[in-house]
Amino acid sequence: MSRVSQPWPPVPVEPAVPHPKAPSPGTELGVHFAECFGCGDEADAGLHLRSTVGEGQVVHSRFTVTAAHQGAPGLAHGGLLACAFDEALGSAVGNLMRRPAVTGKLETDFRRPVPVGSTLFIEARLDGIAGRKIYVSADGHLDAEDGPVAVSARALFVVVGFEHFSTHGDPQALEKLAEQHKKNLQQRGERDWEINP
Ligand SMILES: CCCCC/C=C\C/C=C\C/C=C\C/C=C\CCCC(=O)SCCNC(=O)CCNC(=O)[C@H](O)C(C)(C)COP(=O)(O)OP(=O)(O)OC[C@H]1O[C@@H](n2cnc3c(N)ncnc32)[C@H](O)[C@@H]1OP(=O)(O)O
Repeated sequence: MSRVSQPWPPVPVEPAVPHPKAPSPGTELGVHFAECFGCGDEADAGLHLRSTVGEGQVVHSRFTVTAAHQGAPGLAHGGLLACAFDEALGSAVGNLMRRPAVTGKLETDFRRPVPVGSTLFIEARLDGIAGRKIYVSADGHLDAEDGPVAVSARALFVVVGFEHFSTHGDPQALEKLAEQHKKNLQQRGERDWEINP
């Protein structure tokens, strides 16, 4: 298998312009759903990712690896690292585009081991949009925003209606997500999305 990357995005795209009401650079994004494994504060064994809006089309996330995240002794499990990137990339899509979307495809490159106790500084960016398809990518820097890149990821998110979550998931949990979403917007002094459940 070659390390040479395929062209990205893989199809012609339009620029993914952040929504006019997207949170401004410097905004701490908080938890999007309390039970989310990636960011939720009610997910005890979760990753507890924290994210901040950056300049341009970027979201910065931080994830500290604990002993609960091991695969090999003393090292982060690759699947959990992929989860951290799914969350960071999803946060960029959801918060900057303000459209509900799910991961269609997620590709990860593991370049350096990520030890327990280290913090990954993940910079996720919007790369382009083609209809319902939103292309995003991210680099995870070890222990500092300008640290060596340990993991990179690229993903396709597909925009869905909110009924995706009530049809396929748990309608009560969707209500909880909607409440959390409203609370986050109120705390940041922002108005609600155009798309309602
Ligand atoms: C997730 C919470 C969002 C809630 C929003 C509310 C507030 C949020 C605010 C902020 C959010 C903050 C953080 C979010 C953090 C984390 C997010 C985690 C996200 C996940 O963890 S989410 C779970 C894993 N995810 C799934 O559970 C998806 C299962 N799946 C499906 O539900 C369907 O599969 C679906 C819907 C993807 C598509 O189905 P569909 O029928 O609607 O549409 P269709 O198949 O036509 O695809 C349309 C076009 O995408 C192309 N396409 C699709 N898949 C492709 C692939 N794999 N490779 C290449 N191209 C692909 C097609 O080729 C076509 O392209 P074209 O239009 O050019 O023909």
